[in-house]
Amino acid sequence: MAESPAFLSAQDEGSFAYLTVKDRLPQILTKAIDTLHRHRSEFFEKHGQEGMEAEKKAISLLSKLRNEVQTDKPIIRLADKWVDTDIWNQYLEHEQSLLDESDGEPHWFFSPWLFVECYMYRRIHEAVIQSPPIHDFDVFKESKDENFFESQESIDALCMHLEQLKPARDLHKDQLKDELFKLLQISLWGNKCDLSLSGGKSSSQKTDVMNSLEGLKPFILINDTESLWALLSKYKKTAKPPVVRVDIVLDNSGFELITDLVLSDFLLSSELATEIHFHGKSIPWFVSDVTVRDFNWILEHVRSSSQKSMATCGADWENHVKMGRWIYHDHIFWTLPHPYCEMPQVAPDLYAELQKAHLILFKGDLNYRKLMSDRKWEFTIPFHQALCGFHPAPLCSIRTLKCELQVGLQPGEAERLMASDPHWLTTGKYGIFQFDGPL
Ligand SMILES: O=P(O)(O)OC[C@H]1O[C@](O)(CO)[C@@H](O)[C@@H]1O
Ligand SMILES: [Mn+2]
Repeated sequence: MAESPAFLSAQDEGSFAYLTVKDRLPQILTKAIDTLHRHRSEFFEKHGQEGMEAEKKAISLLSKLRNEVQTDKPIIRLADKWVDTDIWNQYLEHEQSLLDESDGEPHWFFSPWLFVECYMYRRIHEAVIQSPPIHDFDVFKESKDENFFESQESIDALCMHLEQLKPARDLHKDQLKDELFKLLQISLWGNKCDLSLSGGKSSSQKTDVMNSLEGLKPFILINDTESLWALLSKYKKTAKPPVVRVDIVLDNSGFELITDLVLSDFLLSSELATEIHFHGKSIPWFVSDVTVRDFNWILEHVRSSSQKSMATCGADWENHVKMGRWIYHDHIFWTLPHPYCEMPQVAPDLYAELQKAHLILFKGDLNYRKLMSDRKWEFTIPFHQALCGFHPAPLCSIRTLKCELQVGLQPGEAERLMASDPHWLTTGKYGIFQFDGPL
């Protein structure tokens, strides 16, 4: 078999990986430091002098980290004692063992981009947990919540639309399919709203996404939604098996999470699925990713909204959770640096859990990078091949393009896109639904 291509890396000067490590990561750290600083008085009110000392400590650890990134220092071992510390340090040793040149140490601008970028978020977590009593402070919480508040109008419009469709089980087949496709597209474009690409700056949804869908269609480069429909409608028609389980590997909180919840509610209400399993992150991650705290916070805020449709949706959603139709999971694997093809070895329990799904939706760019092992695949290589054997169940990536990685295109397509828009891979303007079906 042909050898797999190299990993994306900041070694490639001028690449998106390079610009991320050079500019975006330090920016994100600066913003985190600033956030801690602005919460100084809150820490004092809660914890007195100890809170102030903790804030100073966390800031100094993050400043040190920023300096390590900016001066391309070696990647050092984690010093904390968290559930995944040993796995991280083993991974680091493995990276070291692959090097035979320079000082034999992984470096920020030299090692695989996926590894160093994940490592930075893990080091942010280390800085915070090593600073009690503020050890459970989420430096990104504020910006995630802002994204939700700034998107209120769009969220309300989406909830209103969803409420009008219910109960969706009685919809005519064509309308059901049409509405499913609309909500899938909304969930796709919701992925534009991540806060890592914008360096933590506001990236909310202010325009009316529902009325923009037609105009956005030309920007969907790969559209396998017919395959999703074929899969789910077959189960609905035969009413077999009695449980149809869809898993969603979540990406960002705020507006994107709302689009995923609206889709999930529709899947239940239309009886295309009977159970939705959500997978979130155990620690603050890539600025805007969903943690259990964000998930519960959003549900609570939608339920207590003064807008009628939102409040009704919120009550339904909390009921789905209470009745066990919506199940939230987290697993440390999602915040490790491993590509997903290594999941069976590294997290066999999670792989076994995913095997119970009839369909898995992977939201967002980082999930795509991990599905594809963050390697420099040719644009035309088949999706199935680049998954390198990862196939717990039929799966679909739903992501807007924000890194120099895309597979499964037609010959000549990448070149045409490049000619019309040199930044087509990294701005989130284009999207895909890329499906790997039953084996
Ligand atoms: O929230 P998403 O869609 O995973 O995107 C995260 C961002 O982080 C990166 O993975 C790296 O910074 C980008 O490729 C992308 O812009
Ligand atoms: Mn994200």
